Amino acid sequence: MTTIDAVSQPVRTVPGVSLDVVLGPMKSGKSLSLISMLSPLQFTRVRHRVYQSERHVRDTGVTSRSGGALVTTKVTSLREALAEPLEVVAVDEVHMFDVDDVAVIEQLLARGTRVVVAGIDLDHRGELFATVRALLELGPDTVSYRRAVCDRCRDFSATHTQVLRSGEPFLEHLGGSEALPDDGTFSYEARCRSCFVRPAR
Ligand SMILES: Nc1ncnc2c1ncn2[C@@H]1O[C@H](COP(=O)(O)OP(=O)(O)O)[C@@H](O)[C@H]1O
Ligand SMILES: Cc1cn([C@H]2C[C@H](O)[C@@H](COP(=O)(O)O)O2)c(=O)[nH]c1=O
Repeated sequence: MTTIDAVSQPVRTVPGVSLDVVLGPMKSGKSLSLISMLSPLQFTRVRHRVYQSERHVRDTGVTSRSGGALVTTKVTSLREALAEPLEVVAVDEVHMFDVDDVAVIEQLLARGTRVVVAGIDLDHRGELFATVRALLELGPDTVSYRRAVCDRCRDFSATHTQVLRSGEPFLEHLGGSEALPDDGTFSYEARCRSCFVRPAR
């Protein structure tokens, strides 16, 4: 059995192919999950690497607001992961990668690499990121949907991330996996379905 409880179980190193996906809005504990799953590997001989997109400028590694960190390799494309014989590959902020990078994940799975992926599923307009759609089309072994506390009504049911510019919902249409910087240009609130402001249809 190669599946894992994506919240609390470390990645197992038993033989087998599997893809585990952790999705949810900002502040929902995706980084916390990755850290709890991947951190034990540094004490093993398992060849592993955690990748983040160069588009992610907030920090240099996976860091959780609750504490904890993972060393990451920043890349423009996941193709680099094919260059070495890794047994476990983790991808953080997958929504910042391109749809083509999902084909790399497929190749890794085909060679027997264990892959764990985390990222936001729904963008600032409440739409599924194309990269996440392609990832789900691979048929992951597990998908863990995490929830945050809604920063408006305080219900523990936030599914969305409201992006605010000068305090107002930012709803402009952006291209593909264009990343929004977390450098103070925008502020981010976890919101439940009722409190999330969508673009007019
Ligand atoms: N609105 C919120 N909802 C839930 N947790 C929050 C919220 N704001 C801050 N936190 C803190 O953030 C932690 C999760 O942060 P993090 O692992 O960085 O999440 P993510 O990677 O999904 O953005 C929680 O354990 C909690 O301590
Ligand atoms: C909603 C949304 C967010 N982003 C960016 C902003 C942050 O840098 C990351 C998410 O960080 P997390 O706390 O680790 O979840 O994603 C984005 O690029 N596009 C969006 O729509």
